[in-house]
Amino acid sequence: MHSKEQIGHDEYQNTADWLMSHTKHRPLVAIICGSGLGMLADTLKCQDSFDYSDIPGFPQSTVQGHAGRLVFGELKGKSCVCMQGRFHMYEGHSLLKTTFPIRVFKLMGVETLIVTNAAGSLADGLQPGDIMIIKDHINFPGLVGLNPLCGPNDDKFGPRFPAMSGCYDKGLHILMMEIAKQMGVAGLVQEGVYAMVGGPNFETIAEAKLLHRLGVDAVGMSTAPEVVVATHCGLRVFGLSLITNKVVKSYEDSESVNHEGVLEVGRLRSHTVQQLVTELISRMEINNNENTNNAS
Ligand SMILES: O=P(O)(O)O[C@@H]1C[C@H](O)[C@@H](CO)O1
Ligand SMILES: Nc1nc2[nH]cnc2c(=O)[nH]1
Repeated sequence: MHSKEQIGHDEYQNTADWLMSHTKHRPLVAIICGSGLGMLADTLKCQDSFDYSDIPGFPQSTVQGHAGRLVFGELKGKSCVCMQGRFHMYEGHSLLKTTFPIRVFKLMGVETLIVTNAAGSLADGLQPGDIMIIKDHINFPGLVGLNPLCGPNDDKFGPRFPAMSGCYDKGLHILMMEIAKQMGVAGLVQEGVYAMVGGPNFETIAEAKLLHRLGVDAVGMSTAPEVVVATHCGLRVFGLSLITNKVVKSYEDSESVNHEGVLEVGRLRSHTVQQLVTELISRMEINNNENTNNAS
């Protein structure tokens, strides 16, 4: 049962201490790369990188397109840490394990989390290759109690009942819209609601119709638990979905989605996503003078 597992504060702290003693970087921004988007880390300068298998307490990545490496480095002079590979509930990790790195980042002094993912579109206006700024999410596992915050609350990280109404930062959303315009890719960038389902199977047609009727713009199998934990501990969050496929909503449609296709669209659009994220980090205000945190 997910809710019975507990991870003590000292376990997060041990991992944070190990990382801080193995790199001189003190990142203020963390980036999670979605399926096929691992090359976001390639732009980091002066890299220190660690295989997840070498980091005490870290889970292991098991999904193709998720390298399983934590990369520290500088982007336009700003210190960042990038997860080349995330953890999904469907891999068999508990939700606390899938979100383990977020609290470690908090303890290391990270202030802003950028999440990216690959997602299927339900909205008629979102085509494969489009990029969706996540304005909000529906956490389907969370709605039925599969939530990393279930179990005893660790008050050092945040309150028992955190609000989620403003979990995606509006300022970064507006900034990204401006950047997309200035880069001449505004036509590719839209905003919408992301829904997390458990996976690992893709949707049936009836499920796709249901999600569409509920107002979901894009569906995937990650992100929401990370954002919940990040918001709980006070991180500022920005999220992007790369639309890799249309979710099949009609019994007449003979198309079907597969993971290779998802990765392929990731490869095709990774450069644009990389440029957008780099520019966002370059232009976002961060507290460079004070690398303190109040979660220790
Ligand atoms: O890690 P993300 O959410 O980008 O991965 C998506 C959802 C599944 O893990 C996989 C399906 O192709 O891509
Ligand atoms: N659930 C789900 N996840 C995805 N990730 C990428 N495409 C999809 C999709 O169509 N459905």
